[in-house]
Amino acid sequence: MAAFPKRPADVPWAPGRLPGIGHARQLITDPLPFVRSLPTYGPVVKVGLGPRPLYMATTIELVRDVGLGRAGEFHRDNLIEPVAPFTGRSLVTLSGSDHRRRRRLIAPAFHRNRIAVYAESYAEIAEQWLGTLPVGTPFEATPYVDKLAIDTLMASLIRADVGADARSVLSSKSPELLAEASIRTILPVAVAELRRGAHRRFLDTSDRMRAEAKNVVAEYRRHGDDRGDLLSTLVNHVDPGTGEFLGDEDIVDELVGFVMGGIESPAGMLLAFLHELTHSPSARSEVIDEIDDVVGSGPVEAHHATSLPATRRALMETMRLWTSWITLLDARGEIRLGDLTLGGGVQIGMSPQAIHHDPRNFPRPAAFEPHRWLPGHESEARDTAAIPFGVGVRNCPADLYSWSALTIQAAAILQNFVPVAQDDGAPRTAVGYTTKGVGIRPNSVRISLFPRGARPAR
Ligand code: HEM
Repeated sequence: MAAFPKRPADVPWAPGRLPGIGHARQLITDPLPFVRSLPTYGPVVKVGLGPRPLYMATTIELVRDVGLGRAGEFHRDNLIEPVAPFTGRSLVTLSGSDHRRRRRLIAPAFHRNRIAVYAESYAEIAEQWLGTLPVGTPFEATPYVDKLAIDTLMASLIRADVGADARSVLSSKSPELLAEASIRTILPVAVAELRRGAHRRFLDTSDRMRAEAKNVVAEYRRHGDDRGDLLSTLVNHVDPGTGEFLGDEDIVDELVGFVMGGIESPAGMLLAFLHELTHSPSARSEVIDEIDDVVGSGPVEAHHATSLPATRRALMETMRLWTSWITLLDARGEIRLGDLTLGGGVQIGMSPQAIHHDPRNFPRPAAFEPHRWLPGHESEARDTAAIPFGVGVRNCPADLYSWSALTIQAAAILQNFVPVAQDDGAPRTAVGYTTKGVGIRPNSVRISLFPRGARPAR
């Protein structure tokens, strides 16, 4: 490991930078090998984001210092231009006291008690979804899992009947907006906008999505009752301490932000889980045995979300391997990364992929080993280095929500079927990946489902 740099000039550049565009080629076309290699160059490494240096913190200690605000103050103003056309000023782009206030106001929507209510719908939706899956024949799981993720989010976000059009515009446009937003983040916006067709489509789609979100919020305001969903909480909550509440525009911003954050990540994670489990028969058997013991032949219910530890270990190991690839922040004033002081205005980056694939945190980092999360196996998994939901003030507000949904979905699938990989015996590491904004997912998950009781030999 290189010595800790003391001055900005001592911080090494990652190799492969090109004039003007920096590391845009690696970041846009194949970021995983690139970001995972960064810790080998030092605890802080410069990456070219266009012509500007991005200081990547590559150790978990520095990542925690940044996330928890110990390294200095950070903001997200530079993300406003790339993403504001669709998310407006939502949590993702707010900073400082505005961000803290907004987090406080949306927190009740993700309270444990509310999640228990949403969890009932996860189980129902998973049950209906199982009935749509092809059985006993090879199929590509991606479109089915995407549909499940959309239905699950929409059922907990907007329960009222707001019309199929509004639902479809809100839920179906997020992949293309996310893809364009990440290009606008990596390339200078002026350069990204030279791609005129893509730019125009981005603005039109953003406008359409926001217009639908506005109608839905107006409908909820008119009725004002609690529909037991996320949106009702946003509309009705008044902070008991300050009397503050969210205005209509704030709610539109957060609604669109939840659609952006709440479909792609859970879908990618469930797909990755199916991919990993179908390539690890021992982990698959362990999960199936646990589901048989705990759930038995009765329906999967909301309370199972917290009573399936082996299923959760397999999900945790999936999240370790398939976590997001980058997070970007901007420094406000001076910041300190270990012995290094950086002046105001620099950009700081962190890669959960790099942290989760660093052998100092997780031995044999490329292997899928759910047992590393067993109590007593601390040398195999540093708990503090597991950051699939981020770390600190900007961590995911929906972490419990997502654990609950994924555990219930996993239980519903494996209670009914044995999923088997149908990729001609390719090793699990051979699957490619696609980036979706800051998230990633397997390129293809081709499986067959065999009804339980008719287990194939493998
Ligand atoms: C497996 C599922 C999920 C994963 C792995 C995940 C991961 C993350 C991560 C890593 C961040 C922090 C990004 C950063 O540091 O900037 C984040 C933020 C966020 N996530 Fe999630 N997420 C998931 C599901 C969801 C869902 C279901 C929702 C909404 C219903 C959601 C809404 C958000 C929001 C609004 C933020 C921004 C928080 C802020 O900036 O204060 N996420 N998520």
